[in-house]
Amino acid sequence: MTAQASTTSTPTTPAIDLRRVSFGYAGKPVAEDVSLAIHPGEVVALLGPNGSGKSTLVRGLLGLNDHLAGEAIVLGTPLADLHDRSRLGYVPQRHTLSGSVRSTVREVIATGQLASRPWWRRATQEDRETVHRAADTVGLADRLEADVATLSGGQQRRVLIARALAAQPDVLIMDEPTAGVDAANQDVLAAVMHRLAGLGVTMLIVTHELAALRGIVDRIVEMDSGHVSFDGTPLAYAERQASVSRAADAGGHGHHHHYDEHEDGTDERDGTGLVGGMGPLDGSVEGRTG
Ligand SMILES: Nc1ncnc2c1ncn2[C@@H]1O[C@H](COP(=O)(O)OP(=O)(O)OP(=O)(O)O)[C@@H](O)[C@H]1O
Repeated sequence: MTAQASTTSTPTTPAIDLRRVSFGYAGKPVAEDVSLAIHPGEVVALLGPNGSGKSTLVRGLLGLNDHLAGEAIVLGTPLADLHDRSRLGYVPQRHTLSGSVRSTVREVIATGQLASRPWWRRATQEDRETVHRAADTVGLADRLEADVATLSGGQQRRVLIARALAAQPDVLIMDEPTAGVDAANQDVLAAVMHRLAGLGVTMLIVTHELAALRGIVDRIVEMDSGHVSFDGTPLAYAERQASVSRAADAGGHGHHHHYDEHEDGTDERDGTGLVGGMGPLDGSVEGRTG
């Protein structure tokens, strides 16, 4: 296991528990009145239009902006009292590794352990094994000595995921992990996330590309204008999107459906890519480079 369930949380204790929370900047709320509980092992996709407050919400959980209202309990501890930030793994938005500093994949992944290790303690054999396991989980175990500047954008994203995993976080927060990555590399990243989900890693994934995460996500939370506008299963979300599109269709063209409807009432134009598919991308990411 690269990441593990918290030893201090029981299954009934949410990993993240927000009650009417507002986060924002300079005293001004951006994500407002958010109530949300994420349980250990859950994989939650956070959706919403640009500027709806998704990044503000996840950055708030990391203590990177102002907590303005409500109660935020993270890993059983009020946010303000959570001193061991390494328990939350973070893969930032649209971030690749700069080529200005030469570092190997191994070195970059190992920096993920710095926050959780006292400065005077050198890396142990166990730390090195954790780095290796993190690299293996993202399919880069054979590239540990490569200069990160020589890797593709998709591979660099995987290095950043491995860096977060190297701290053995209880929760992994990813901000648009598949954005700006070509389709083949999206598949590889989705396979990595599928593998992490199989390991029981709790994940909160900000994304605009839900179809890429089909079969991985347990739950969808949608934000609109700083507020939570949907919270439910992928199926319920797809059904809602389908009924929205049916209503639009009926409004625009009378009562005729212009596309096939399945017996269960779902249709193929739900726009989410979630209906009618099994989880993709089982198995190994080895041999699929990007
Ligand atoms: N550092 C900041 N200081 C002040 N305001 C900010 C800051 N970052 C974001 N905002 C404001 O918060 C609003 C919501 O931004 P946020 O990044 O949370 O949205 P988002 O849903 O993540 O959007 P996107 O999909 O584009 O990443 C923005 O309209 C912006 O005005």
